[in-house]
Amino acid sequence: MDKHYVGSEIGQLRSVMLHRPNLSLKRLTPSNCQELLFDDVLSVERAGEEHDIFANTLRGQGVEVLLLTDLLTQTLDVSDAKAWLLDTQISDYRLGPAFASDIRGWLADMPHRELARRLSGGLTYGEIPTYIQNMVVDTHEVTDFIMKPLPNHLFTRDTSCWIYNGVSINPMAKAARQRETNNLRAIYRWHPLFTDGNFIKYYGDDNINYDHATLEGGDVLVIGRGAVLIGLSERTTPQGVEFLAESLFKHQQATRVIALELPKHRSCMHLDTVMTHIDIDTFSVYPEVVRKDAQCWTLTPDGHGGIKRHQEPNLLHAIEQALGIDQVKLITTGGDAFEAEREQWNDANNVLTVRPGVVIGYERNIWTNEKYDKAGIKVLPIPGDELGRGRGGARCMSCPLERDGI
Ligand SMILES: NC(=[NH2+])NCCC[C@H](N)C(=O)O
Repeated sequence: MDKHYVGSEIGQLRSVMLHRPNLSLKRLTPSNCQELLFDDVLSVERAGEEHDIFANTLRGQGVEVLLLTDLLTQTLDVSDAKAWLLDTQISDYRLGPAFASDIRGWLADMPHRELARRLSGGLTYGEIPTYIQNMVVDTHEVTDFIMKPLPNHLFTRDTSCWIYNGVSINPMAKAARQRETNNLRAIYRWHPLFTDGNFIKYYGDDNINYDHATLEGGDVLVIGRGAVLIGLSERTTPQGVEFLAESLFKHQQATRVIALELPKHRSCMHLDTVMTHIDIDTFSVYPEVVRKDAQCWTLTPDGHGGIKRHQEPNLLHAIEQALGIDQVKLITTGGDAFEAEREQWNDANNVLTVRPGVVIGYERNIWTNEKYDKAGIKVLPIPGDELGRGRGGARCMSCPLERDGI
């Protein structure tokens, strides 16, 4: 990775961060998977193989693949980072000071790769050494979690997202994902790849309670030419968008933010589950959700550090204006109404563009893939029967760190 810059959604992709999940998926059971935002339990082996195919497909396109567990392991080699992560993830107020301090002491002696695995995979009461004794231990079952697993680290797109020359380290909406942000904060602060400080941290890196001002990267499309399209979804609030837009304008990284209102339900929890950018003038959309009459605003700097808001008659018009193109082309989810609904649910629209007109998507979405093909969009297919049960596709399983503009 040469520089920290994501200039668009579709320009040549150069470097991405992925997470190959393992321990966290072993902890997913029918009784906890809903709370952990998965619709089912997965075959862990097979999910890993599918993920390897995804990573190798990217490498085959000349994209550098960095794995979250590697980055976290290397971050733990920095003693300040390790101390901060242990304090943050194993807090006194969560476990009580005596027990928390014993657990931190035990974890601190682990090899860093093993500790990194735990920071995403979680820790149960049954896994700690018997010399650690406490009332907290006595009152828990061996299968209870001291640190809950973070299986949604798989969706690296959401926890942090790069926009032009900076990153937003996102305050997550759902309790099951909030601790992911700490792992990313540590990486961006201490990992040698990022210590040059040659990038902006727009939002989310302060020790405060962000309350309702949440934001997730699946809602953020860096459509290029100084514009950013953001979904107001189940996860990303107008409050979160206001903070991000203010910061983007202050750092002169964007000249406009288009905000689009989405229905608040799980099948379209993020904008990228219903809309992605796949070529300069072409978007993939699920038309039931991305309706031409959806409420939409353009935000621009008001010249005094604030934001000017303009209600748009129409999303497509707003995009055409922002990109300076005549007409946006839409490729809609394939098949009849039943097939389209099923394929949207399995992330047919959630494809990852590698360069203009070339995308990675699940092979199972045959109807939509056929439409991409007919429209001249090349699909690099990957299997996703297991990975897809977490409700995410290639776009949200990747966090671009370096990508060309358009
Ligand atoms: N950008 C996305 N589409 N992310 C999908 C995230 C899925 C994940 N299980 C969640 O509920 O958070």
